[in-house]
Parts: sequence; C-alpha cells; structure tokens
Amino acid sequence: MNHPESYPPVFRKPISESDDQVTITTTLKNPEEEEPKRDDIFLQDSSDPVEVVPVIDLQDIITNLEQQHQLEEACRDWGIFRLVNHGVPLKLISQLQDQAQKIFSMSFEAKQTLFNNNGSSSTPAAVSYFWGTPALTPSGSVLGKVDPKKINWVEGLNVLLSQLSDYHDQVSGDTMLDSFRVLLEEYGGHMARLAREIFEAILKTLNMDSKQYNSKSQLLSESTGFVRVYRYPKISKADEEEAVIGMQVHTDSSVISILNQNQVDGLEVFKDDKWFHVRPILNELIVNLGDMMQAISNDEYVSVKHRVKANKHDERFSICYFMFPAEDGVIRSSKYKPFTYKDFQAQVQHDVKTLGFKVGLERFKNP
Ligand SMILES: O=C(O)CCC(=O)C(=O)O
Ligand SMILES: [Fe+2]
Repeated sequence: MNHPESYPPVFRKPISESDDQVTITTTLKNPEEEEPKRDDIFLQDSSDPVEVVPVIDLQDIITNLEQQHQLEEACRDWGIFRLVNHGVPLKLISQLQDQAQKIFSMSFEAKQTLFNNNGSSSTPAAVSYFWGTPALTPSGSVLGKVDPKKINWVEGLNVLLSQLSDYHDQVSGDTMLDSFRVLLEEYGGHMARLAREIFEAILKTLNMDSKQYNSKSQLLSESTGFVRVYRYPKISKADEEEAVIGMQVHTDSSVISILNQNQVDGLEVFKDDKWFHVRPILNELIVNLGDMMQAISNDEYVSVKHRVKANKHDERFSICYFMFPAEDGVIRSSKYKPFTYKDFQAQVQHDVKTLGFKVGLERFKNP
C-alpha cells in the first residue's frame, strides 16, 4: 500500500484484524444481491467470462443508421457500452487522473480537513471527501450506516460541478486544488456535451415523442451533473481471505453515467446471470444507463447492475460523471406512476436510511 497514512485507518490493516468499532456506516445493498459467499469473493483472478461489451462510435450515432441500430441493441441488451471517438482529449483525462492521484496520496486527516469543512446545507461543498460507501446525500455527506463487515474498499471525492465556480475563491493560493478545479471544469464541460449527444441519439432509437414532455431538458438537466473521483486501494494478501468488495452491486440512479478508469481492472457488469469484466482500454469511455433512463424508456432499456472488484495487484482510480432529469420534471411512462427525480431521490434516501438498501424503481412501478 503506497503512503499508508493516506488511507482511512480501517483500510490500513487487513480486514481480519479490523475491530468492529467503525463509526461510519452504510450499505446500499441491492435487494436482489445475495450475501457474498466464500466462492464469490470479489477478487481479480476468478474465471469470469471475458468482456464483450459493445463499442459505439459517437461520431456516427446521430447520422449512421447501422450505428443507431447498434446503440439500440447495446441499450436493450446491456445497458452499457464503450464509447470511442468521444472527443475528450486524452491529455485532459490523464492530467485529471494524475491530479486525483496526488490529492488521494495526501494524509487521510489532511483530506478530511480540506474537504469536509467548507459546506453548509444551503450551499453544499463543491468537493467533499468520503470513504467506505458510495451512498451519499445530495450534498455529498455519507448517508446512513455502514455494516462494518461490508465496507466498500473505496474512497472518493464528490464534486458538485455547479458549485465549482465558487470553489475558485476557496482554493485560491492552493495550486494543487486550483488546477484540480480547472481540470474538473473542463472535464465537466465535455461530459455534459457527451451526455446530451448520447441522450439525443438514444431518444431517437426509442422513437420517443418529445411532445410528451414540455422540453427535453426536463429529462436531462445539465445543472444536475456531478463527478465522483474514486481510489480503490490495492488489497493485501490477508484481505484475500475475506470477501472484499471495491463497490457493491448497484444500479445508478442517473439517466446516463460516463466513466473513465486507469489501466487497472475492477468494473464488472451483470448480464444473463453472469458477471462480465469491463476492461480498461486507453482512450475509451464507458457509458452506462441508469434508473431514470430505464423509466424514461418504459423498461425498453436497462439500468445495468454493476460492481467493482477489489484488485490485489494495483490501486485503481476511476472518474464517473452522472447526469439526471430536472428535479421537478415529471417522468411519464405506462409501466410507472408519474414521478419526478426529486421523488425518486427522496425515496432512495429514505430506503437507504431505514432499510439499509436502495429499492429503486420498484417503488414507482404501476401494479
Ligand atoms: O469506479 C467504477 O468503476 C464504478 C463506480 C460506480 O459504479 C458508481 O460510482 O456508481
Ligand atoms: Fe455505478
């Protein structure tokens, strides 16, 4: 483990030696997920099927009928695809990855101080630091309780893109944070462009009548976009004996999520009762559909179940972007009661707090 002092204390010793007095807690457990079994340890060397995730060329999806057909198949059968020709400079991606690595290698205490004391409920922090769970409140603090035995071996920075301009004043003088902010702004701009273009192409494949909605921005609102930057520690030999997970099985609540990862394996998707690796390939982004896209498409398309395995060879970094419908935009489709993203988010927060897991779309299905 590089810079052990940079990790949350619980990650510094093998899980078998951890005491159970962990103060943060939660789990966003998928109700369909079975308890991890000894033979389902989330490790890297298992004999999972190799990946065959479809590849989509962004340049072609608006105009090329064949690519539109492939996009439709990818959304229907997988809910995830690799994106090529996306126009995001490789240099920007690698600079952002480098900067994130530098920030994560600061001491745990420094990260806690730097990122957790600068927000209020009316103005949430632009960047907040969390670990052990991906389940956060909209303003970026940890939601609910974590079962210490099911800690997600991940730490992250939650970046509210709409708050980044204010962040400028807070970080002035800190060169590292200021260049992180500048890179995030540029990256966020590219992600919003991609989400819009992909969404447009997806609506086309659905032959959706946009008159059903007052405007498309109800379904996909740029102001909701946020970024999560993750570091997954390399796990130690002793931890292999335990069921270690990087990130537990879940579906995203978003319309669209866009991911870039360093060259370290971990992400897996669930299809036809099997887990598939989504291997990192240089200069490709991974796009997955979330719950809101599934509802908008009236279940034609899938919000894909995915998870991240712990890796015993290397640290893994990933940067995920999520875009949502406007809070008050009503989603209407015959399989669901009309609902807004605000309703959905409130229900998810309630379920995670009271039940310990996200129930998700089932809550809004018509009987
Ligand atoms: O780190 C990854 O590859 C995936 C993260 C993820 O699934 C999420 O943040 O929802
Ligand atoms: Fe996810």
